[in-house]
Amino acid sequence: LPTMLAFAPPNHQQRQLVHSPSLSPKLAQLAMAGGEGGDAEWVKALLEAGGGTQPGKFEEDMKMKGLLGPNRGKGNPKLNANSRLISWLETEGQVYLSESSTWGEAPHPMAISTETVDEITNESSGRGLLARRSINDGDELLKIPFNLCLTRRSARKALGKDALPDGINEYLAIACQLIHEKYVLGEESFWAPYIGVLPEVSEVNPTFTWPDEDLEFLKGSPIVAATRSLQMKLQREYRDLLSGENGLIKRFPSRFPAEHYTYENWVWAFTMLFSRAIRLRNLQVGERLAMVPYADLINHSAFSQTFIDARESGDWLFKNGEEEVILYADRGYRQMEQIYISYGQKSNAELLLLYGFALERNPYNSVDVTVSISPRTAAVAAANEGIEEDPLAQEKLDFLKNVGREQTVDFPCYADRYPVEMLEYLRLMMLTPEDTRGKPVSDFDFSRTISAANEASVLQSVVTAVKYQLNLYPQTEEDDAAIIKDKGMFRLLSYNQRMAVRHRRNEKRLLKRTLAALEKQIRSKGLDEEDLSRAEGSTLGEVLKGETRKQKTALEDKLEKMGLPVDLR
Ligand SMILES: C[S@@+](CC[C@H](N)C(=O)[O-])C[C@H]1O[C@@H](n2cnc3c(N)ncnc32)[C@H](O)[C@@H]1O
Repeated sequence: LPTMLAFAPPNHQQRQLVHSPSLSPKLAQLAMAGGEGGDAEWVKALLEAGGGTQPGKFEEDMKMKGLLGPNRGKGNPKLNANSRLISWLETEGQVYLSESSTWGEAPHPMAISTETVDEITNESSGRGLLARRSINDGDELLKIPFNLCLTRRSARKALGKDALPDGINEYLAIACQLIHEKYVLGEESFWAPYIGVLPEVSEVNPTFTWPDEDLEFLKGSPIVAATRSLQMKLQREYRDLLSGENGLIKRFPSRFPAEHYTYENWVWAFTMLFSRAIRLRNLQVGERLAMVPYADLINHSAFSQTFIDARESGDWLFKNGEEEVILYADRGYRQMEQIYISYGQKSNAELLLLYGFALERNPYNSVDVTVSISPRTAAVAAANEGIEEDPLAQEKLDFLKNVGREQTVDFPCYADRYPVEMLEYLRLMMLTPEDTRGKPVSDFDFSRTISAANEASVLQSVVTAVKYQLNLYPQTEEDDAAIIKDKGMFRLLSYNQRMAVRHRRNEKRLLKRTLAALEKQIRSKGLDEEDLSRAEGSTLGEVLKGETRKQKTALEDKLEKMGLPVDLR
């Protein structure tokens, strides 16, 4: 049976359907609208034959608008690579990508631009897909057969099931195949036309590939710790799977030649995986990671309603089977407009770490703030002079354990909100016998204010945490703003350094905004009055003797959820 994987606007109704084998009426309508709309367009195009789009007309227009890159198309290697990819998709996958309509096929609605730029920063965003003609909401944008995708299955086929055993982590398997296709087989590879459009590390620049002197520009930002642990993780994975005593290079030297399976090539493969692999959620075979040619040329917009990165739940919807990947338009597009998808609700730190760019306007931006309240148990008090025991400490710890929470936590802090979990955690940790009056801790509803004093200490500890984070950066937000404002000087910095300065400035802006909102809240609730000063102080950032502390940051937690093979540290 033919199978279609669709990624469609993740509205509430459709999201729920991910766990349902049948399509919602809304989605069925959407799927049909794609086909019907397409046919209608096709009929229209046939009727207009001659008067409609002439072959080559769109490319001409793109050239006029400078969208074909520096050489305006002629002899441009990037343009040649695009044409080769298109021919390959057409011959090997029977993908219909022609701009003219034919029997049974609507004209393909998109075209590859070799050079797109960010509208606010003017930084390059590499290749992208543009609307070749006007596109209607729900139109089918592309359809790629599964056999053109790189998956764990294709990797095991290419490199042997003895080398890549059943159940091997998908990232590791596909990384091995990417190196195999690009460096070992090269032009002989079936995937050569696809590999030909994949960028180099220097065109993507995720922070885990940055040299130390560039990372120095991010000093103070939580992204540094996440970058370092990702780097360590990649090194460890490389050693364990490939270069170590029992590694594949030693065990299968002809299939895994040492000169190609280098760490440098491993980093390239992971740069590709992190920045363009798609997680397909398929009820029948479980989650599956795939490199999908052509679909991975679409750039990210936080405002797009269509998801390609299905690492977040609820983005992929299925009919029956697994033959092709289909993308539907989330809205109408004008001719020449760039088509975007959302890679998920990602903060700038996540984007910079994995994709090598950050957004000036990102509604999902957040900064991880560590809120660590020391549980002052009898043992901790005994080991630390001047620290009084909290009579509720043990009960609080037991409660945290019961609800599956860590003792000290990193929370993402957003521009206009902070997580409910953070307030709940702090209300618990700031609880005093005056609040409990002998009642067990488990009797309280921490989603609500416990007492004015408790709430005051909760908000005050968030203020302390945010200030602590702000103080970690060596430069102020004003310093950064001045660097960016001096356009001539700013241009002299490298891409990584420009990204770093913008990133740290945006983090500081967000933290300062949070601080102002918190202080306003404290004042408006009258929580700054003196008689509330009995509220407990916090020991943020301080590790007391006898205390065990979780080392992972919120960002690292998120990375783990991506399905990377082992613990980060
Ligand atoms: C899935 S690929 C998209 C196609 C890519 N532009 C290319 O040339 O192959 C993801 C990469 O595109 C770039 N990119 C995507 N969206 C972007 C955006 N909004 N701003 C800047 N770069 C972006 C980043 O380099 C990212 O790692």
